[in-house]
Amino acid sequence: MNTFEIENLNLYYGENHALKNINVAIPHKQVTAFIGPSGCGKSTLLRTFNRMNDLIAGVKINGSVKLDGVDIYGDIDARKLRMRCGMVFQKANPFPMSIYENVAYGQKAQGVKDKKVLDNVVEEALRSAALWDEVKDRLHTPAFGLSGGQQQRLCIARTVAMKPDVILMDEPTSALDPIATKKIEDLMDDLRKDFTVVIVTHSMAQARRIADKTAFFLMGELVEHGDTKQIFNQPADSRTHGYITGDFG
Ligand SMILES: Nc1ncnc2c1ncn2[C@@H]1O[C@H](COP(=O)(O)OP(=O)(O)OP(=O)(O)O)[C@@H](O)[C@H]1O
Repeated sequence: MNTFEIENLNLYYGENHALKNINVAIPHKQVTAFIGPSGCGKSTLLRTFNRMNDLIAGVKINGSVKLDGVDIYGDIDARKLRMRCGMVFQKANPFPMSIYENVAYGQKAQGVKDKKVLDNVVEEALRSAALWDEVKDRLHTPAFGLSGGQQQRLCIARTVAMKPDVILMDEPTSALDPIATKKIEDLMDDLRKDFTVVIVTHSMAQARRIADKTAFFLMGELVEHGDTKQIFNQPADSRTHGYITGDFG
């Protein structure tokens, strides 16, 4: 079963043809990694999944992106789409409020007021992000008091609290040290039980460790995608082989 099905997708930033006829399916409740050298279009493709590119002037898109069979570039509410497809960015971006308020924010914005319900959502989300034990005694202190790695897990908790179907992650560990990175990678096994996860990463080792599927991009083209083991052990395309063996990139 696939969460996303992308067919003949082309994206242009003005004259720059940034995604070239992309065809790929993103399987349900698995982790899919996008790899490839800088500028190959990984983040651009990730942003098409929740229509974040709509916010950039001069973008033109054609082809189809279906989420659970529905064309997300058809007549749909982009705000609702973004609630179904939460996003975690390279740099942790907590709101300037308490840990608790960060996680409760989305539910409150949806009109949830019941304190017990909110308490439960906050605890559950912080547990899912493996942060509960570290913060349970300081929930009402500012989120900015957390370390960088904790802030990133808080952002994951904030996303999880919205109960999305999909979590999109754009280089979520590139600003973190190896220990904080490992904590986030360890989370993936739990996240994939409940969510479809798509992660852009510069680290091939990370893709190997955490992804069920890997897609390799080069200059706007999807060169190859498949099971992570196959991509790294028996790539079908010489360009994939060249990249993973360090010939370029
Ligand atoms: N907001 C934007 N406006 C105009 N062009 C953009 C924008 N974002 C990306 N591009 C261009 O689109 C192409 C793909 O960029 P993108 O950021 O998707 O690549 P990437 O593989 O994610 O790169 P990196 O690994 O460096 O983040 C590049 O040529 C880039 O310059």
